[in-house]
Amino acid sequence: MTVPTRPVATVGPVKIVGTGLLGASLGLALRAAGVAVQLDDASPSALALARDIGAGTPVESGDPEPALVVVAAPPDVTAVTVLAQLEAHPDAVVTDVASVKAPIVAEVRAGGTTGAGRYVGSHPMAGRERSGAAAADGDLFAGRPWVIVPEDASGDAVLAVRNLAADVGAAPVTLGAQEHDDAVALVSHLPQLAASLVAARLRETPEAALGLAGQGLRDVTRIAASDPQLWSMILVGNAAPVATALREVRADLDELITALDLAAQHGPLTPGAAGPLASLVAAGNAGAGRIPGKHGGAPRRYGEVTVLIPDEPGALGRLFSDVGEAGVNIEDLQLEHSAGQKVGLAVVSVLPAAVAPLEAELDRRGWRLVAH
Ligand SMILES: NC(=O)C1=CN([C@@H]2O[C@H](COP(=O)(O)OP(=O)(O)OC[C@H]3O[C@@H](n4cnc5c(N)ncnc54)[C@H](O)[C@@H]3O)[C@@H](O)[C@H]2O)C=CC1
Ligand SMILES: O=C(O)C(=O)Cc1ccc(O)cc1
Repeated sequence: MTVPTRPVATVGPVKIVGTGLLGASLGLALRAAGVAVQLDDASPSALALARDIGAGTPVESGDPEPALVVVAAPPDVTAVTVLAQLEAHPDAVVTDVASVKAPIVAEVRAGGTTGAGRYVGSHPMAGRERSGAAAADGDLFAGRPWVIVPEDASGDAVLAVRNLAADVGAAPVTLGAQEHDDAVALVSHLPQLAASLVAARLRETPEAALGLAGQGLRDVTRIAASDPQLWSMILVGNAAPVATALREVRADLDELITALDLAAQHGPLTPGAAGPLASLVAAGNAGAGRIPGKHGGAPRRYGEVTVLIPDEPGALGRLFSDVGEAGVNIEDLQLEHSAGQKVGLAVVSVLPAAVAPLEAELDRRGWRLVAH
C-alpha cells in the first residue's frame, strides 16, 4: 500500500472516468497521496494500461460509492458522461477536466439533472503533447494552475474539487466558464495553432534545410505533435474566442507581409519596410516577458544541463552512469542530433538545485557542457 507523505484533504474513493493521459496521471498522483482510486474507461485496453501503471483499480460492482468522480474523457463526450455520473452516484461530487468549459457547463445545465449543484467544472493547466496512460506522469499537476468553475455548484462541491487540485500539488484558480474559455484561447489554443501552422510548413521543406534546424524551431513546434482528434474537438468547442485571436494574428500577418513585399520589391532600406518588422519583434519581446516563469516568475519544475555527446557507441551510457555516480536523478532527457554531425546534444533535466553540482562533476569528468 502507498504510504501518504503529507496530509490529504480529498475524501475517497475517487472514481476516474477516462484513463488516458489526464485520468491516469491524476490516478498516479492520488495513489501516491494514499487516496483510493477507481478507474473506468470506454476502452478496455486503456483501462488495463492505467491499472498496470498503478493509477488505480478498475471499478467493479459492489465497490464502495465514490465521494468524488472525475471525468477525464474527450471534450465531446464530457457533458453526457458528467450527467450519467451525477445520476449513477447521487451523493458524489462530479468534476471534469476538459480543456473548454462554457459549452460543457451549458450542456450539463440543459441536461436538467437535479444533481447540478454537485457538478463543478474544472481544467488543470497541465498536459503534454502525447495521449494515453503510457504518457502519464504523477507529477503532471505539480505547481500548475488548476482552474475551477463553480457556476451553480454548492460550496461543499467546490471545496472538494479545490482539495483535489491542491492534493495533487496544483494551485486552484477560480474563474467563470466564459472567462476561462477566453483566457485559454490566448494562452493554450492559439499557441497550439501557431505551432501547427509553423510545423505544417515543414512538410515539403527540403531535408538539407531541415538539417539546419536549431533549438528555435524545436521550441516553436514542440506541441505540434499533439493529438489532432483531441485538438479539433477543443478548438471547435472554443470556436468564437479562438477565431477572434486568429483575426488579430491575421491583422499582424497582413502588416508583416506588406512590409516584406515592400522590401522585396524596392530593397531592404525602403521606407516602411523595417519598421513594422521591428515593431512586431519588439511586441513579441514584451509579450514573452509577461509569461510567468520565463523571466523571474514561478520557478520551472526542472533545470537543464546540456552536454555535447560524441557520436560513438556507448557515449550516452557513459553519460548516464556519470550522472548516476554524481548522485543526481535524471527527470527527463531530450536528444538533439543533426544529420551528418559528429556530435549530438543531450539536454538532461534535473531538479534545479542539482544543476550546478552536476555541471561541475560532469566538467571534472571531461564532458563538454553547453552554456544556455
Ligand atoms: N492532453 C492534455 O494535455 C490535456 C487534456 N485535457 C483534457 O483532458 C481530457 C482527456 O484528455 P487526455 O487525457 O489528453 O486524452 P486521452 O486520449 O489520453 O484519454 C482519453 C480517455 O478517455 C477515454 N474515453 C473516450 N470516450 C469515453 C467515454 N465515453 N467514457 C469513458 N471514457 C472514454 C478514452 O478511451 C481514453 O482512454 C480532455 O477533455 C482534454 O481536453 C486537459 C488538460 C491537458
Ligand atoms: O504542453 C503544454 O505546454 C501545455 O500547455 C499542455 C496543455 C494542453 C491542453 C490543455 O488543455 C492544457 C495544457
